[in-house]
Formats: sequence, C-alpha cells, structure tokens
Amino acid sequence: MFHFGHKSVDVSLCDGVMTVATPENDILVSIEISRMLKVNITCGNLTVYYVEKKKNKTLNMRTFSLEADFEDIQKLYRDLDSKLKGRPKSLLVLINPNAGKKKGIKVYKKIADSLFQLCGVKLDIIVTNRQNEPTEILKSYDLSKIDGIVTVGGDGLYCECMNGLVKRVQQDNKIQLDNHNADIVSSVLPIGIIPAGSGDVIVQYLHGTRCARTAVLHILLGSHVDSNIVSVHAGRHLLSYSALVLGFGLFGDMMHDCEKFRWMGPSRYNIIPLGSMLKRREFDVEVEYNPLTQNEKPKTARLYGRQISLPNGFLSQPLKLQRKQRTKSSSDLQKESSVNEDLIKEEGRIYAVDSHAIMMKEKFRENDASFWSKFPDGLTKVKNEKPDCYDYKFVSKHEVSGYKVKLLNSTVNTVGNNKELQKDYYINCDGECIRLKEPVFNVKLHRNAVKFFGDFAD
Ligand SMILES: Nc1ncnc2c1ncn2[C@@H]1O[C@H](COP(=O)(O)OP(=O)(O)OP(=O)(O)O)[C@@H](O)[C@H]1O
Repeated sequence: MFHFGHKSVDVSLCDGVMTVATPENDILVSIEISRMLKVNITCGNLTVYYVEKKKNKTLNMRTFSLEADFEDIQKLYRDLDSKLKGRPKSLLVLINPNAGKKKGIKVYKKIADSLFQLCGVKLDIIVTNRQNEPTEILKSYDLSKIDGIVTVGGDGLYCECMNGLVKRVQQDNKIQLDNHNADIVSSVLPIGIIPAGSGDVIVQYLHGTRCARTAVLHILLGSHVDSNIVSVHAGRHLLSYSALVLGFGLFGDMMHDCEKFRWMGPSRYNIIPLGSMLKRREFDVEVEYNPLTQNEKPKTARLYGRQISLPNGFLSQPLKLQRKQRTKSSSDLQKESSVNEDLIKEEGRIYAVDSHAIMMKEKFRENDASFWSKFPDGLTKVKNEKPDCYDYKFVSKHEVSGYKVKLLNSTVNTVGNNKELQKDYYINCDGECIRLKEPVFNVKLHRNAVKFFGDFAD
C-alpha cells in the first residue's frame, strides 16, 4: 500500500499512464509516462518530476511524492525508471552569446542549466566566438557520445548547426555533398533549440511558444519529430541546406538589405523590407520543377512538403509565365535528372521564387495515419490559405520535390579563373544571404532529414 499525503492509495502503470487512486477509485493523480522527466528515490519516498502543459502551450515542471515500505517503493521506482528510457543523458550545448539581445548565456544559466543538472544530463557546453565555429566543431566532434545537440540562440544558429550536422552525416556516409541529385542520409541526432535570438521562428513553429523553459523541458522529455530540409546547389557546389524558407529574388534582396543594417538589431526586419519592396527588381527566369506525384501526396491533408511560389508581374506586368513543356523527351533534361518524368519547364518575368521546407507531424490515430502541416503564427495565413497570402493571380504555387532556376539575360564575366555574374543576385536561406556566382541553381526536397527535440504545437 502506498501513501499520497495522508491518504492510502493504489498505484497503477497502465497504457503509458501512471494513476494514483484511493481504494474507492477516486483518481488523485493521472500522468502520462511520456510527460515524466525523472523519478527520485530516498528511503521510503519516491518523487516524480513531470511536466504539465498549459493552455498557452508553455510547459511547467511539477512534482508529487509517494511513500511506501522499502520493497514497494523500490519496485515502483524500477518499473518507472525502465519506462523513462529515451531521455537524453548527454548533450552538446552551443551558445551564441551575440544572438538577439545578447542574452544567450544569461538565458542558459537562468533557465536551462539547473533543469539539465536536476535531470543528471552530462553536458558539453561551448560558447561560440564567431560565425562558422559551430560548423567547424561539428565536422570532427565525437557524435557517438551524445544524445543530441542543443542550440542557445536564434534561427541562424540552428540553421548553421543543422547544416553542420547534415554535412557531417553525409561525410560519414560518403555521400557527395555537391551532387544536386543525391539523396541524403537523415541524421539521427535530434537538435533542440533554446530560443535567445531575434526571431526564433522555428522554435515557435515547434512548440507554439517562445518560452525558453518550455524548450528545455521538451528537450529533457526526449521525444523528437522529423522535419524536411531543402538543399540548394549552384555551379556544381552545395550552397546550403534550408530548414524553413528559401527565397530567391525579392526575398534575397530583402535579406541582403537587412544585413546592411545589422546595427539596427531585430527591428531591421520590420523596417528595411519595405524599402526593398519599393525598389523591387524583376528577373527573367526559366524554372523547371518536379511536381510531387500522387503517391507522394498524403491522402488526408494537404502536404506542403515543398512549394515554390512565383510572384510574377506583381503590380506591373501581366502574367507572363507559360508552360513550355511537360515531357519525357527532352534529352538534355533527362541527362541531368533521374526523376524528371514529369518535369515542367516555365519561363517568365518574376519578382521572386520562394520555397518552404515545411515540417510535418505524422499523427497516428486508430487506423488513421495522416500528415499535418504546421505553421508558426506568422505563417497562419499560409496555413489557412487566406486570400492575402498566396491566393493571388500573380502567384503561381506548386507542390514539388525539386526545381531548377535559370537566370535568363544574365551576363557572366570571367575574372581570372573565376566567373562572376555582372549583377548581384541573392538567395535568402533561412535568414542567411547567399550571393549567386552562377546563373543557375537547383533546389531539392529531403524529407524527414533532420530531427527536432519536441513536439509540434497542437
Ligand atoms: N559568437 C558569435 N558571434 C557572432 N556570430 C555568431 C557567434 N556564434 C554564432 N554566430 C552565428 O551568427 C548567426 C546568427 O546567429 P543567431 O541566429 O543565434 O542570432 P540572431 O541574433 O537571432 O541572428 P539573426 O538576427 O541573423 O536572426 C549564425 O550563423 C550563428 O552561427
């Protein structure tokens, strides 16, 4: 017999739920084991640490204690402890002290450190000194000794670590990074994000909140979800992987303009894009893309595994995109791609080509496996397909597994051994601005290539 406060209680562990009830069957405590952080035992006392989810999607840690004689408490401890496998025991923590309002270290010390210590997690904490340091660390780090990577910073730090990890996994598996057609090997190590950056879009997307404590508790619970990424290649080289948004043209120019005003801090993202919008350029491009096949599309919900949006003729030109061909016969194209049976080629004058490597959650209910695409608050218009989002005549939206953009009328100069585009063209890759050196780039979707600690917000 167990004691909960002054009451005698029965304890059951059934269907992943721990229930504490009186002999009259009044349930006093009912907690999913997946929500438990750890159990502690001292003499005849057992304490359970668990998380509780509030309506606003934040998590809080709670505890309750049970007493019983030595043998009963030992047995319950062993039963519970055996069910708490999968909680991370060893983590690499990368902190960007300069992220956002430069509070990365403070956020870590104040919120994360004590929780990690409480759960007995072995930590390797590295405060980064500069950009690219996370990439260099991940090139040679002994990944076999950790259960995950934690970033304390913004979306930029996450994206750098994600790029570093994905590249490392390909290197370990002898996959050629620079081959734009290569399928990549998914990474098994989950990444957790403790938000301390400017935008923290990805973390809000994941947890539905920017709360750092919630992020830490999600990491400690150890559950993880898969997410898509896209690769972007140009001139036979990998430029980057993108986890969230990849934008060529207007969105590339916006990011380039924002970078020039870094001194303004996060507020630059509210002001500078307006100027970029007003001086927007038009680009003559040819776009080839592989639409997702019927088999690739989920049955029960729309999949935004990847989409490209081509805002063309925005506020000025009439629609110019034309479907040039939908064919298997183009020998050139067949040479380049093994999956080009349904290749579509279009040409026109556009303002932007952008794509979203939207994350997905596969929900398994009884006899019902369905995909749900989830968006952060800022993208709910996309989710709800509001008319003020993509639903314009000048936007062409496609669900694709890959695409290629070729700049028409662009001049390539040769400077020594290097080729340079006469004009500057930019790609915004999750907030990082990449300058194109070649007039052609390829983008490919990689499903479930990375894992996040956490759960998509309900
Ligand atoms: N110590 C450092 N100093 C400067 N940059 C760093 C440092 N450590 C990491 N970085 C890099 O800075 C970039 C932006 O980092 P992060 O996203 O954490 O901050 P942020 O303020 O949210 O950035 P942004 O304003 O670009 O969204 C990333 O590429 C990251 O790897």
